[in-house]
Amino acid sequence: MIIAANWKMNPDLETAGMLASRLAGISFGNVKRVLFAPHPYIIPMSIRLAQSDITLGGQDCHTAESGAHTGDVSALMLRDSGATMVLVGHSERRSDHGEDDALIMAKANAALAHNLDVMICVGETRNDREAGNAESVVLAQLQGSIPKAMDPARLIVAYEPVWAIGTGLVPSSEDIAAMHENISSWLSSAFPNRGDTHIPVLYGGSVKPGNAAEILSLPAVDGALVGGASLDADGFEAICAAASNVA
Ligand SMILES: O=C[C@H](O)COP(=O)(O)O
Repeated sequence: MIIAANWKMNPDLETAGMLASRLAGISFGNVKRVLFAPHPYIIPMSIRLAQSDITLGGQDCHTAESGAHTGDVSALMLRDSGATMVLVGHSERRSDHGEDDALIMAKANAALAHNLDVMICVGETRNDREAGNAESVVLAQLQGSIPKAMDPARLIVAYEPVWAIGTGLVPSSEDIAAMHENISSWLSSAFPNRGDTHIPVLYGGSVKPGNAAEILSLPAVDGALVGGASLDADGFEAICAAASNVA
């Protein structure tokens, strides 16, 4: 089980420090926790989390190692700042910044070149689902954004239906399980030589303490990518506890 907190563009630094200290002060043994912090917080959070078992990640990276890219952050910078993972292809990057699958694959390759693990997000829009295209859209995103030659041990996939993010809406358990099984099946075909390496597939989209146990107990769900609820220490701990009970 992996439970990842994506703070997005939140919170203020003082609150971030308090949240990180809470996270660092408790362990869930069989649950791997990840924190995707805003870029300016990577160094202070790496200090706060230094004695903990929490993996620190960036929320995005550029394709280049360095250069004239004002406002961007490279995978090398993230690595040098204490991150060991990066999130790429989040739907908010796809929609806010027009990122497409080819760019996301290039970012994943840049991350791998600097020894960062990569969590790649995929997910359909409401229109895609209503048109019956959810599966084909997600499989096309996997095909387009996951580097063919990547080490599967460095890959995590997060399935996040766009219409479930921050809305309080969640797909039915049957729909989540079906999509996760489709993704797992695609990954098995894409990485036929992965041996015993399991590629985790997380669910994201309005995961809360009240629905975490049900979602996390579904077949082929290996954890959760949590946005809003990760900004509340009690709520995030409750989700981690639910994961611990399932694991
Ligand atoms: O990265 C996290 C997801 O976008 C889910 O966000 P949410 O839990 O606020 O719906």
